[in-house]
Amino acid sequence: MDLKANHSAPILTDPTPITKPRVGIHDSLLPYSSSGVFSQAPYLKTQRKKPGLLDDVRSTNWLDAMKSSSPRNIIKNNGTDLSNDVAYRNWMLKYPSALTSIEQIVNNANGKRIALFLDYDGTLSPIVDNPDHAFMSNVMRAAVRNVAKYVPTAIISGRSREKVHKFVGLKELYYAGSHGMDIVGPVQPPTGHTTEVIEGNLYQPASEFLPMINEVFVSLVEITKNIEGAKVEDNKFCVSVHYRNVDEKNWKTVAECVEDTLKNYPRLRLTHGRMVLEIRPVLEWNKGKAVEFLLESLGLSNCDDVLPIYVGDDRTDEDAFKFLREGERGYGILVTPAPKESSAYYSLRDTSEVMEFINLLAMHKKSLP
Ligand SMILES: O=P(O)(O)OC[C@H]1O[C@H](O[C@H]2O[C@H](CO)[C@@H](O)[C@H](O)[C@H]2O)[C@H](O)[C@@H](O)[C@@H]1O
Repeated sequence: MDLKANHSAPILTDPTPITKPRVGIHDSLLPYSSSGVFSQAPYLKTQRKKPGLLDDVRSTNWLDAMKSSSPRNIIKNNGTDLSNDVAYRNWMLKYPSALTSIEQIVNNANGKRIALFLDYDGTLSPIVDNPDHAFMSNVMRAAVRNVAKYVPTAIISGRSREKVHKFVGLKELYYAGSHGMDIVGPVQPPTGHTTEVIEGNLYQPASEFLPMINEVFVSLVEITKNIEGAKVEDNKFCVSVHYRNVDEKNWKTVAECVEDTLKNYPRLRLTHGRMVLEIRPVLEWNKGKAVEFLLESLGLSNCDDVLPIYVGDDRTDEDAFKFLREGERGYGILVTPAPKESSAYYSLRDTSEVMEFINLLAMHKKSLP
C-alpha cells in the first residue's frame, strides 16, 4: 500500500520543501547575558488566568479526562489489544510509521542537517508505575549516544532538567526540563560535531515562579498525604501529581485537592499528562518554544539547511509537533500504541520502535560521506 498517497497531511517529498519559519526567532533571545544566563525574551508574557479556567480538571467531564489520560484505558477493550485492529491500521494511513517511512524522511533531509529532539517518559523509557523507576535501558542509551555522534540531539522533558539528565546520563546531549522551562544551551553554537556539550548558558523563563511552585509542592504533598498511591513530584518549574497508583474511586479526591490548592494561585495552571496532573506557570512557553529556542541557540534555525525531528508521546509534545508542522519546518513523530489525533506527521508504536528509528537514522547519517 502506498502510504504516501493516503497521508492526509502535506507530505514533504521535495528534497528542499521546508521553508523558512514564517515568524523568525527573535534575535533578542541572543546573545546571552554576561552573567551566563540567557536574557529574558521580551515576548514572554505571563497571562493571568482565573482558577475557573483551569485546562481540564474543572470542565464537566474532568473525570473522563483523567480516565482517558493513559493508553492503559484505551488500548484494551474486553482484553483485546486494539492496537492491531482495523482502527489502528486506518489511523496509520494518516500517521504512517516512521520506520517504514525512513527513506522518505532521510530523502527530505538530503543535504540538510538533522536536529533530533526526544521526549523522555514514554519515548525513551517505557511508562512504569513508579516515576522514580522510569529507567532507560542500556541499549536505548547506546542508541541515543550513537545518534548524537551524527546529529545534534536534545532531550525535552516535563521532568526537572537535573532528574532527566541523571536518567539519560549522556554528556553529548542538550537538555530542557520542566516542559522546556529550564534549558541549558550551548556556550556557543557548535561549529562541527561536538562530543560533549559544554554547559554554560541557562535559560529559565519561569524563574520568578520558583518560590510559588515550591510552596505549591509543599502544600500538595501535605494535602494528598492520606490518599493512598498519590505521589507529588517536584519538577522544579512544574509540579506533577500522579494518580496512576490511586484507586479510581479516589481520583476525584486527588483532583479536588489540586483544585483547592490552586484556587490561591491564579498565576498557575493545570494540564493533563499520562495519569498525572501537571501544575505549571501561566506562561507563553512550552516544548514548541523550547525547540525553537534550541534550534536558534544551536545555530540551526535555517529551515533550508536543517530538518528538525521531534519524537514524543504525550499531550505536551503536541506543542513541539505544532511548531514543526506550522512552518513546515520538520517532522513530529508520535509514539502511541493506540489511535490519537495529533499534529505529528508520523508514528511509532512504543519505545522499542523509537530505538529502531534512532538506529536507522544513525545508520543513514553514518553512511553519508
Ligand atoms: O515530558 P516527559 O519526559 O514525557 O515527562 C512527562 C511526565 O513523565 C513522568 O510521568 C509519566 O511517566 C511515569 C513513569 O513511567 C509514569 O509513572 C506516570 O504515570 C507518567 O505520567 C514524570 O514522572 C512526570 O513528572 C512528567 O511530567
